[in-house]
Amino acid sequence: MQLTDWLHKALQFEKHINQVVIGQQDVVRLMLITVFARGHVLLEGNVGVGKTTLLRAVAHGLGGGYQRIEGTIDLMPSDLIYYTYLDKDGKPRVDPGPLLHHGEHLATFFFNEINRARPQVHSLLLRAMAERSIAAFNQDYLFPHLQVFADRNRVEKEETFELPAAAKDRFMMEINIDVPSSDSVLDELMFNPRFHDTDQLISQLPDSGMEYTQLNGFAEKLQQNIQISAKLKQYALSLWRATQKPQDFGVTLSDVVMPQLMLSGASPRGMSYLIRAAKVRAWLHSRDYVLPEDVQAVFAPCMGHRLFLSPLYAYRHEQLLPALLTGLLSAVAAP
Ligand SMILES: Nc1ncnc2c1ncn2[C@@H]1O[C@H](COP(=O)(O)OP(=O)(O)OP(=O)(O)O)[C@@H](O)[C@H]1O
Repeated sequence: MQLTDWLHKALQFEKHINQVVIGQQDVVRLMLITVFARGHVLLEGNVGVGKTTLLRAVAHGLGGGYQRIEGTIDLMPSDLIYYTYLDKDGKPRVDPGPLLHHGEHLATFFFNEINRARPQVHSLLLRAMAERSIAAFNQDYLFPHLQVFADRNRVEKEETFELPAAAKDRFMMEINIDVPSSDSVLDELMFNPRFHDTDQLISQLPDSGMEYTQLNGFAEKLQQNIQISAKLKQYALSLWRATQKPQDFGVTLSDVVMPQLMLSGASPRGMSYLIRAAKVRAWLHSRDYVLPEDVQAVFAPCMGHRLFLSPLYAYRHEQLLPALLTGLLSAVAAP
Protein backbone atom coordinates (compact mmCIF):
# COMPACT_ATOMS: atom_id res chain seq x y z
CA MET A 1 0.00 0.00 0.00
CA GLN A 2 2.74 2.40 1.06
CA LEU A 3 4.80 1.41 -2.01
CA THR A 4 1.89 2.32 -4.30
CA ASP A 5 1.22 5.64 -2.55
CA TRP A 6 4.84 6.68 -2.80
CA LEU A 7 5.09 5.49 -6.40
CA HIS A 8 2.28 7.81 -7.39
CA LYS A 9 4.00 10.74 -5.65
CA ALA A 10 7.39 9.87 -7.14
CA LEU A 11 6.05 9.75 -10.71
CA GLN A 12 4.21 13.05 -10.23
CA PHE A 13 7.42 14.57 -8.84
CA GLU A 14 9.35 13.30 -11.89
CA LYS A 15 6.71 14.70 -14.26
CA HIS A 16 6.90 18.14 -12.65
CA ILE A 17 10.71 18.19 -12.82
CA ASN A 18 10.58 17.25 -16.50
CA GLN A 19 8.40 20.30 -17.12
CA VAL A 20 11.03 22.56 -15.57
CA VAL A 21 14.20 20.84 -16.82
CA ILE A 22 13.44 19.90 -20.37
CA GLY A 23 15.01 17.33 -22.69
CA GLN A 24 16.75 15.50 -19.81
CA GLN A 25 14.30 12.65 -19.08
CA ASP A 26 17.00 9.98 -18.67
CA VAL A 27 18.97 12.18 -16.27
CA VAL A 28 15.85 13.01 -14.25
CA ARG A 29 14.96 9.29 -13.99
CA LEU A 30 18.47 8.46 -12.71
CA MET A 31 18.24 11.32 -10.20
CA LEU A 32 14.90 10.00 -8.98
CA ILE A 33 16.46 6.55 -8.53
CA THR A 34 19.27 8.00 -6.39
CA VAL A 35 16.80 9.98 -4.26
CA PHE A 36 14.92 6.78 -3.38
CA ALA A 37 18.07 4.66 -3.11
CA ARG A 38 19.54 7.37 -0.84
CA GLY A 39 22.77 7.64 -2.82
CA HIS A 40 25.12 10.53 -3.51
CA VAL A 41 25.66 11.64 -7.11
CA LEU A 42 28.56 12.85 -9.24
CA LEU A 43 27.36 14.97 -12.13
CA GLU A 44 29.50 15.38 -15.20
CA GLY A 45 28.62 17.93 -17.80
CA ASN A 46 29.48 21.21 -19.41
CA VAL A 47 28.62 24.58 -17.92
CA GLY A 48 25.11 26.00 -18.28
CA VAL A 49 23.37 22.70 -19.09
CA GLY A 50 20.83 23.04 -16.28
CA LYS A 51 22.56 21.21 -13.41
CA THR A 52 21.71 23.86 -10.81
CA THR A 53 18.16 24.17 -12.10
CA LEU A 54 17.73 20.40 -11.82
CA LEU A 55 19.12 20.26 -8.28
CA ARG A 56 17.08 23.22 -7.13
CA ALA A 57 13.98 21.57 -8.58
CA VAL A 58 14.75 18.33 -6.70
CA ALA A 59 15.51 20.23 -3.47
CA HIS A 60 12.33 22.30 -3.84
CA GLY A 61 10.24 19.14 -4.27
CA LEU A 62 11.78 17.31 -1.32
CA GLY A 63 11.98 20.27 1.05
CA GLY A 64 14.72 20.56 3.67
CA GLY A 65 17.84 22.67 3.48
CA TYR A 66 19.67 23.27 0.18
CA GLN A 67 23.23 24.59 -0.03
CA ARG A 68 25.59 25.13 -2.92
CA ILE A 69 29.33 25.71 -2.78
CA GLU A 70 31.85 26.42 -5.53
CA GLY A 71 35.07 24.42 -5.55
CA THR A 72 38.14 26.64 -5.85
CA ILE A 73 41.82 25.94 -5.42
CA ASP A 74 42.00 28.06 -2.24
CA LEU A 75 38.89 26.59 -0.60
CA MET A 76 39.72 25.21 2.85
CA PRO A 77 37.74 22.58 4.78
CA SER A 78 36.93 25.25 7.39
CA ASP A 79 35.15 27.29 4.67
CA LEU A 80 32.48 24.59 4.63
CA ILE A 81 32.10 24.69 8.40
CA TYR A 82 32.16 28.37 9.39
CA TYR A 83 32.86 31.89 8.20
CA THR A 84 34.10 34.87 10.12
CA TYR A 85 33.22 38.54 9.68
CA LEU A 86 32.98 41.84 11.57
CA ASP A 87 29.43 42.73 12.62
CA LYS A 88 27.99 46.24 12.47
CA ASP A 89 29.62 47.08 15.83
CA GLY A 90 33.00 46.02 14.51
CA LYS A 91 33.06 42.88 16.65
CA PRO A 92 34.39 39.61 15.17
CA ARG A 93 31.66 37.01 14.62
CA VAL A 94 31.69 33.35 13.63
CA ASP A 95 28.65 31.98 11.79
CA PRO A 96 27.91 28.43 10.57
CA GLY A 97 29.14 27.73 7.03
CA PRO A 98 27.24 25.92 4.27
CA LEU A 99 27.49 22.44 5.82
CA LEU A 100 26.24 23.52 9.25
CA HIS A 101 23.82 26.29 8.26
CA HIS A 102 20.69 24.07 8.17
CA GLY A 103 21.86 21.71 10.93
CA GLU A 104 20.25 18.29 10.67
CA HIS A 105 17.72 19.60 8.14
CA LEU A 106 20.37 19.80 5.42
CA ALA A 107 18.90 17.65 2.63
CA THR A 108 20.62 18.65 -0.66
CA PHE A 109 24.24 19.77 -0.82
CA PHE A 110 25.59 20.77 -4.22
CA PHE A 111 29.37 20.94 -4.56
CA ASN A 112 30.01 22.66 -7.87
CA GLU A 113 33.35 21.92 -9.59
CA ILE A 114 34.51 19.54 -6.88
CA ASN A 115 37.71 18.77 -8.80
CA ARG A 116 38.92 22.35 -8.27
CA ALA A 117 38.95 21.85 -4.49
CA ARG A 118 41.99 20.41 -2.75
CA PRO A 119 42.27 16.91 -1.22
CA GLN A 120 41.78 18.30 2.34
CA VAL A 121 38.30 19.45 1.29
CA HIS A 122 37.62 16.11 -0.43
CA SER A 123 38.36 14.25 2.78
CA LEU A 124 35.97 16.39 4.82
CA LEU A 125 33.26 15.80 2.27
CA LEU A 126 34.09 12.09 2.24
CA ARG A 127 33.36 11.88 5.96
CA ALA A 128 30.15 13.92 5.60
CA MET A 129 29.01 11.58 2.81
CA ALA A 130 30.03 8.29 4.40
CA GLU A 131 28.94 8.95 7.96
CA ARG A 132 26.45 11.76 7.40
CA SER A 133 28.19 13.62 10.21
CA ILE A 134 31.17 15.88 10.82
CA ALA A 135 33.04 17.01 13.92
CA ALA A 136 33.32 20.77 14.51
CA PHE A 137 33.44 23.11 17.52
CA ASN A 138 34.08 20.12 19.82
CA GLN A 139 30.88 18.32 18.87
CA ASP A 140 29.47 16.03 16.20
CA TYR A 141 26.94 17.40 13.73
CA LEU A 142 24.58 14.89 12.15
CA PHE A 143 23.01 15.15 8.71
CA PRO A 144 20.69 12.14 8.53
CA HIS A 145 18.87 13.35 5.39
CA LEU A 146 21.93 14.53 3.45
CA GLN A 147 22.29 13.77 -0.25
CA VAL A 148 25.43 15.17 -1.89
CA PHE A 149 25.58 16.15 -5.56
CA ALA A 150 29.02 17.04 -6.86
CA ASP A 151 29.81 18.37 -10.30
CA ARG A 152 32.99 17.80 -12.27
CA ASN A 153 33.71 20.22 -15.05
CA ARG A 154 34.41 18.36 -18.26
CA VAL A 155 35.94 21.29 -20.13
CA GLU A 156 38.86 22.58 -18.09
CA LYS A 157 41.35 20.18 -16.59
CA GLU A 158 43.94 22.69 -15.34
CA GLU A 159 44.25 23.41 -11.62
CA THR A 160 42.11 20.40 -10.84
CA PHE A 161 42.54 17.56 -8.38
CA GLU A 162 41.32 14.10 -9.27
CA LEU A 163 39.00 12.70 -6.60
CA PRO A 164 40.63 9.82 -4.71
CA ALA A 165 39.20 6.36 -5.44
CA ALA A 166 37.73 6.10 -1.92
CA ALA A 167 35.80 9.35 -2.42
CA LYS A 168 34.55 8.31 -5.86
CA ASP A 169 33.40 4.98 -4.49
CA ARG A 170 31.05 6.75 -2.07
CA PHE A 171 29.04 8.20 -4.91
CA MET A 172 26.26 5.87 -5.98
CA MET A 173 26.23 7.11 -9.57
CA GLU A 174 28.04 9.33 -11.98
CA ILE A 175 25.46 10.92 -14.24
CA ASN A 176 26.46 12.59 -17.50
CA ILE A 177 24.48 15.64 -18.52
CA ASP A 178 24.78 16.64 -22.17
CA VAL A 179 23.21 19.50 -24.07
CA PRO A 180 19.86 18.18 -25.37
CA SER A 181 20.00 17.26 -29.05
CA SER A 182 16.35 17.82 -30.05
CA ASP A 183 15.72 21.00 -32.07
CA SER A 184 12.43 21.71 -30.32
CA VAL A 185 14.07 21.57 -26.87
CA LEU A 186 16.93 23.82 -28.00
CA ASP A 187 14.39 26.20 -29.50
CA GLU A 188 12.50 26.38 -26.17
CA LEU A 189 15.68 26.94 -24.16
CA MET A 190 16.81 29.71 -26.46
CA PHE A 191 13.61 31.60 -27.25
CA ASN A 192 11.16 30.88 -24.43
CA PRO A 193 11.79 33.44 -21.64
CA ARG A 194 10.28 30.92 -19.17
CA PHE A 195 13.62 29.10 -19.20
CA HIS A 196 15.74 32.22 -18.72
CA ASP A 197 14.84 32.86 -15.09
CA THR A 198 15.63 29.91 -12.82
CA ASP A 199 14.02 31.44 -9.70
CA GLN A 200 10.70 31.90 -11.46
CA LEU A 201 10.93 28.48 -13.07
CA ILE A 202 11.44 26.76 -9.72
CA SER A 203 8.70 28.76 -8.01
CA GLN A 204 6.18 27.30 -10.50
CA LEU A 205 6.79 23.75 -9.26
CA PRO A 206 3.73 22.34 -7.48
CA ASP A 207 4.07 20.69 -4.10
CA SER A 208 5.31 17.11 -4.52
CA GLY A 209 3.65 15.79 -1.38
CA MET A 210 6.94 14.10 -0.53
CA GLU A 211 8.68 14.80 2.76
CA TYR A 212 12.47 14.56 2.94
CA THR A 213 12.30 13.42 6.57
CA GLN A 214 10.37 10.29 5.54
CA LEU A 215 12.67 9.25 2.70
CA ASN A 216 15.17 7.21 4.75
CA GLY A 217 12.42 5.14 6.35
CA PHE A 218 10.59 4.56 3.08
CA ALA A 219 13.82 3.75 1.18
CA GLU A 220 14.54 0.92 3.64
CA LYS A 221 11.00 -0.49 3.25
CA LEU A 222 11.42 -0.34 -0.50
CA GLN A 223 14.72 -2.27 -0.36
CA GLN A 224 13.12 -4.95 1.83
CA ASN A 225 10.03 -5.37 -0.32
CA ILE A 226 11.45 -5.61 -3.83
CA GLN A 227 12.50 -9.20 -4.53
CA ILE A 228 15.54 -10.41 -6.37
CA SER A 229 15.61 -14.00 -7.65
CA ALA A 230 18.46 -16.47 -7.19
CA LYS A 231 19.17 -16.37 -10.93
CA LEU A 232 19.39 -12.60 -10.88
CA LYS A 233 21.74 -12.68 -7.90
CA GLN A 234 23.96 -15.04 -9.92
CA TYR A 235 23.80 -12.63 -12.86
CA ALA A 236 24.87 -9.68 -10.67
CA LEU A 237 27.67 -11.76 -9.20
CA SER A 238 28.95 -12.65 -12.69
CA LEU A 239 28.84 -8.98 -13.69
CA TRP A 240 30.90 -8.19 -10.61
CA ARG A 241 33.48 -10.87 -11.45
CA ALA A 242 33.59 -9.60 -15.03
CA THR A 243 34.56 -6.11 -13.79
CA GLN A 244 37.62 -7.72 -12.14
CA LYS A 245 38.68 -9.96 -15.04
CA PRO A 246 36.79 -9.06 -18.21
CA GLN A 247 39.02 -11.42 -20.22
CA ASP A 248 37.56 -14.44 -18.36
CA PHE A 249 34.14 -13.55 -19.80
CA GLY A 250 35.40 -13.08 -23.35
CA VAL A 251 35.31 -9.26 -23.39
CA THR A 252 37.68 -7.88 -26.04
CA LEU A 253 38.53 -4.26 -26.87
CA SER A 254 40.52 -3.18 -29.90
CA ASP A 255 44.26 -2.59 -29.33
CA VAL A 256 44.02 -3.80 -25.72
CA VAL A 257 45.79 -6.76 -24.11
CA MET A 258 42.81 -7.64 -21.93
CA PRO A 259 44.62 -9.28 -18.96
CA GLN A 260 46.60 -6.03 -18.58
CA LEU A 261 43.60 -3.69 -18.72
CA MET A 262 42.15 -3.54 -15.20
CA LEU A 263 43.80 -2.02 -12.16
CA SER A 264 40.74 -2.74 -10.06
CA GLY A 265 37.14 -3.75 -10.64
CA ALA A 266 34.02 -2.75 -8.74
CA SER A 267 34.05 -2.69 -4.93
CA PRO A 268 31.49 -4.50 -2.74
CA ARG A 269 30.07 -1.06 -1.89
CA GLY A 270 29.66 -0.35 -5.59
CA MET A 271 27.82 -3.62 -6.18
CA SER A 272 25.47 -2.99 -3.25
CA TYR A 273 24.68 0.44 -4.72
CA LEU A 274 23.99 -1.21 -8.09
CA ILE A 275 21.44 -3.54 -6.51
CA ARG A 276 19.80 -0.74 -4.47
CA ALA A 277 19.43 1.33 -7.64
CA ALA A 278 18.09 -1.64 -9.65
CA LYS A 279 15.43 -2.27 -6.99
CA VAL A 280 14.29 1.36 -7.12
CA ARG A 281 14.08 1.16 -10.92
CA ALA A 282 11.94 -1.99 -10.65
CA TRP A 283 9.61 -0.18 -8.22
CA LEU A 284 9.35 2.82 -10.57
CA HIS A 285 8.18 0.32 -13.23
CA SER A 286 5.45 -0.91 -10.84
CA ARG A 287 7.13 -4.25 -10.17
CA ASP A 288 8.01 -5.87 -6.85
CA TYR A 289 10.82 -7.93 -8.39
CA VAL A 290 14.01 -7.00 -10.23
CA LEU A 291 14.56 -7.92 -13.89
CA PRO A 292 17.91 -8.00 -15.73
CA GLU A 293 16.84 -4.80 -17.56
CA ASP A 294 16.79 -2.96 -14.20
CA VAL A 295 20.39 -3.96 -13.49
CA GLN A 296 21.44 -3.15 -17.05
CA ALA A 297 19.79 0.31 -16.98
CA VAL A 298 21.79 1.44 -13.95
CA PHE A 299 24.98 -0.52 -14.66
CA ALA A 300 26.93 2.19 -16.54
CA PRO A 301 26.09 5.12 -14.19
CA CYS A 302 26.76 2.96 -11.10
CA MET A 303 29.99 1.36 -12.39
CA GLY A 304 31.68 3.86 -14.72
CA HIS A 305 33.42 5.90 -12.00
CA ARG A 306 34.62 2.92 -9.96
CA LEU A 307 36.43 0.86 -12.59
CA PHE A 308 40.11 1.78 -12.71
CA LEU A 309 42.32 1.01 -15.70
CA SER A 310 46.00 0.13 -15.33
CA PRO A 311 48.50 2.98 -15.96
CA LEU A 312 49.24 1.40 -19.34
CA TYR A 313 45.73 2.25 -20.55
CA ALA A 314 44.72 5.12 -18.22
CA TYR A 315 45.41 7.73 -20.92
CA ARG A 316 42.72 6.07 -23.12
CA HIS A 317 40.24 6.02 -20.23
CA GLU A 318 37.57 8.16 -21.91
CA GLN A 319 37.59 6.02 -25.05
CA LEU A 320 37.93 2.60 -23.41
CA LEU A 321 35.52 2.87 -20.48
CA PRO A 322 32.23 3.18 -22.41
CA ALA A 323 33.34 0.28 -24.66
CA LEU A 324 34.26 -1.79 -21.60
CA LEU A 325 30.88 -1.16 -19.91
CA THR A 326 29.00 -2.15 -23.08
CA GLY A 327 31.31 -5.16 -23.53
CA LEU A 328 30.67 -6.37 -19.97
CA LEU A 329 26.90 -6.16 -20.38
CA SER A 330 26.93 -8.06 -23.66
CA ALA A 331 29.47 -10.68 -22.51
CA VAL A 332 27.68 -11.73 -19.33
CA ALA A 333 24.59 -13.77 -20.16
CA ALA A 334 21.39 -12.42 -18.58
CA PRO A 335 18.96 -14.99 -17.07
N1 LIG B 1 17.44 21.44 -19.88
C1 LIG B 1 17.12 22.65 -19.38
N2 LIG B 1 15.87 22.89 -18.97
C2 LIG B 1 15.52 24.10 -18.46
N3 LIG B 1 16.36 25.14 -18.34
C3 LIG B 1 17.63 24.96 -18.75
C4 LIG B 1 18.08 23.71 -19.27
N4 LIG B 1 19.39 23.83 -19.60
C5 LIG B 1 19.73 25.09 -19.28
N5 LIG B 1 18.67 25.79 -18.78
C6 LIG B 1 18.64 27.19 -18.37
O1 LIG B 1 19.97 27.71 -18.58
C7 LIG B 1 20.38 28.53 -17.51
C8 LIG B 1 21.62 27.94 -16.84
O2 LIG B 1 21.26 26.76 -16.16
P1 LIG B 1 21.97 26.30 -14.81
O3 LIG B 1 22.45 27.45 -14.01
O4 LIG B 1 21.06 25.32 -14.15
O5 LIG B 1 23.22 25.52 -15.44
P2 LIG B 1 24.48 24.84 -14.73
O6 LIG B 1 24.71 23.58 -15.49
O7 LIG B 1 24.26 24.72 -13.27
O8 LIG B 1 25.62 25.88 -15.03
P3 LIG B 1 27.05 26.10 -14.27
O9 LIG B 1 27.81 24.82 -14.43
O10 LIG B 1 27.63 27.23 -15.02
O11 LIG B 1 26.72 26.42 -12.84
C9 LIG B 1 19.18 28.65 -16.57
O12 LIG B 1 18.48 29.82 -16.86
C10 LIG B 1 18.34 27.42 -16.89
O13 LIG B 1 16.98 27.66 -16.66
